[in-house]
Amino acid sequence: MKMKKAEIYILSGFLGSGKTTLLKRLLEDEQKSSRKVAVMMNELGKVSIDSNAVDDDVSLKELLGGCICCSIQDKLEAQLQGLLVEERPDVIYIETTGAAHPVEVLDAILSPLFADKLMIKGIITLVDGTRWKDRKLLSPQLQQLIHEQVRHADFIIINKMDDLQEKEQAAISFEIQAINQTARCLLTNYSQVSIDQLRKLSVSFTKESQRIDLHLSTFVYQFKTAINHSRFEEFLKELPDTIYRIKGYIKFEQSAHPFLFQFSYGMPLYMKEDMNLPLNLVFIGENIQWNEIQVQLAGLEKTC
Ligand SMILES: Nc1nc2c(ncn2[C@@H]2O[C@H](COP(=O)(O)OP(=O)(O)OP(=O)(O)O)[C@@H](O)[C@H]2O)c(=O)[nH]1
Repeated sequence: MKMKKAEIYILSGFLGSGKTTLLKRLLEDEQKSSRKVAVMMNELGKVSIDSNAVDDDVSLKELLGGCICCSIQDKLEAQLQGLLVEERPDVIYIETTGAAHPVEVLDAILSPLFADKLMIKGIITLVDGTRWKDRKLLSPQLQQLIHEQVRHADFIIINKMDDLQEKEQAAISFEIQAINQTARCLLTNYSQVSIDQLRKLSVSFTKESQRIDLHLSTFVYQFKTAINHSRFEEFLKELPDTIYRIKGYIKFEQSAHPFLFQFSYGMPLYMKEDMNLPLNLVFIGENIQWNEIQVQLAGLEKTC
């Protein structure tokens, strides 16, 4: 039986920006729906929320720990797979730590083993208004991080407006929209956003993706056959440099074994794999026309 795809929302934003506040709101909203909801926080994994556990703050807090992007990916992969198979949630909310970079988060949750069972709906970035106003006080690395969190978002919540004057609010909103012109941007207090507003986000997200996937997006291709290694290398060389990551299983005509393939910022890496796994290749990129990539990959499967 074909598994339905679980929706995934990634909650990003610097430390203290209001992610947990948002998560609680969303879980309250979800409680009114009949969807099966799961939450993942950091590398410590999963908690499946049944409707009457939503108010149980403790079960959420207990999971706070290290950072998804710095943690052991295998563990996260196993937990996410377990969650998908055992719990079969309709929707998964992933709260990242404030120190997580959006590309690394996508990378950590996307495994070629189950990427085709997930539907990544988007990255929701929370910005603490005052923190943004005073960001020059942060180290250059942290300034860069919050900039990247804004740049890669599909939906931006500028939070803690109650701490700011109207003039300051307008200035922040202007600055943020200059960095990311396509994300929906909302000024609010205490992360007041409804699940319906986020759902609207996903509709526009999907529409766009028919032409070109704005922001960060993911794509999965499944090879049916072994391919020619040198033609694959040629394909890699021609890729746009906004394809940040590729990983998956691949088989070459010349070799008896499949390979685990990793590609990070232009560097390919092949590792021999003993098992025959589905030949899924997972891509993460920014502003990519995936249909063009798909045509090129299909071309690699043709012998000529
Ligand atoms: N004044 C004010 N405080 C807020 C607002 N939204 C959230 N807070 C408070 O800010 C603090 C941090 O909020 P959280 O939701 O825990 O933020 P977080 O992003 O999950 O924080 P980390 O888990 O540390 O990354 C809490 O004490 C919230 O009650 C707001 O709009 N205005």
